[in-house]
Amino acid sequence: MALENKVALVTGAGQGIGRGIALRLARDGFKLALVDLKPEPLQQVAAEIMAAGGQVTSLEADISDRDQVYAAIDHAEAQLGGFDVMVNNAGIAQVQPIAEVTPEEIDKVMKINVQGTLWGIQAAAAKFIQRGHKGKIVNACSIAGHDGFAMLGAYSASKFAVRALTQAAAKEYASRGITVNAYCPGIVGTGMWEEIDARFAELTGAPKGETFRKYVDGIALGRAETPDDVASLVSYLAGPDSDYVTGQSILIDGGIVYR
Ligand SMILES: NC(=O)C1=CN([C@@H]2O[C@H](COP(=O)(O)OP(=O)(O)OC[C@H]3O[C@@H](n4cnc5c(N)ncnc54)[C@H](O)[C@@H]3O)[C@@H](O)[C@H]2O)C=CC1
Ligand SMILES: CC(=O)C(C)=O
Repeated sequence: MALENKVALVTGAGQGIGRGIALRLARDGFKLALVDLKPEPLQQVAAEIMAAGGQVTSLEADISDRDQVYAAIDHAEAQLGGFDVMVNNAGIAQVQPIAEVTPEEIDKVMKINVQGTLWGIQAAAAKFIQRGHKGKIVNACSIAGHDGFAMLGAYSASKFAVRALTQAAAKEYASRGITVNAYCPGIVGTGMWEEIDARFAELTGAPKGETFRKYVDGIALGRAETPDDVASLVSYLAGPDSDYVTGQSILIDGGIVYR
């Protein structure tokens, strides 16, 4: 597949892993559609891509709103002349002991992490089918989609659900030539982990930074993960070398969870 004329949409592209994926796919030759709740960081990422000679459009949208996800894909197609890869990256963390999870909290994490991914799969597949070509869908899972993590119970449940959606969608769309896979990072030094660490400090009294350090100490390869580490796997899943891979939720965690 020549990537120069291919279009990839990345949600949650304003910071962290989504930003890393967007920059990497632009280097790979994709035209990029960037989506996030926050417009300012999106503009910065778009400017970085343009400065490097890439083609990009960006749109403020909430992935938990089905109509906004469909509209974002229409926007990508209209602005960039095609639509080939959907990266359902946006998500939120939630640190709360099982005993204290409220109805509002479980609704929120499921609405964004699970429903948001479902709308992204649905809308992307519908667009590939309408356009009459194959496509690739890549979802954000986690090590927490393979093992349930203490204090991250609702979040873990949401990521197990992403793994289930990835498998089911892969089976349903295979005959259309659409592949559906997921990446499962470990401990990535992003804004999300700053929030997780701060919340652990609040709940347990651990000094700031200690929870992050504790988790990183448990990584076999001896360092925290970076967005670039994750982006290299997404580059593979978005590109032609992964054409015979579908339904997989691939661990990329430096050695934390072994399957
Ligand atoms: N940071 C980590 O250690 C890990 C992260 N992940 C997953 O990777 C994905 C990205 O994580 P990070 O970059 O670390 O997170 P982050 O919190 O640093 O960035 C997430 C981005 O998504 C956007 N976003 C959040 N809710 C949204 C919504 N409803 N609609 C549109 N955009 C929305 C935010 O504005 C933000 O720009 C998430 O799905 C997360 O669960 C998985 C495993 C480990
Ligand atoms: C944020 C996340 O998925 C973990 C396990 O840290």
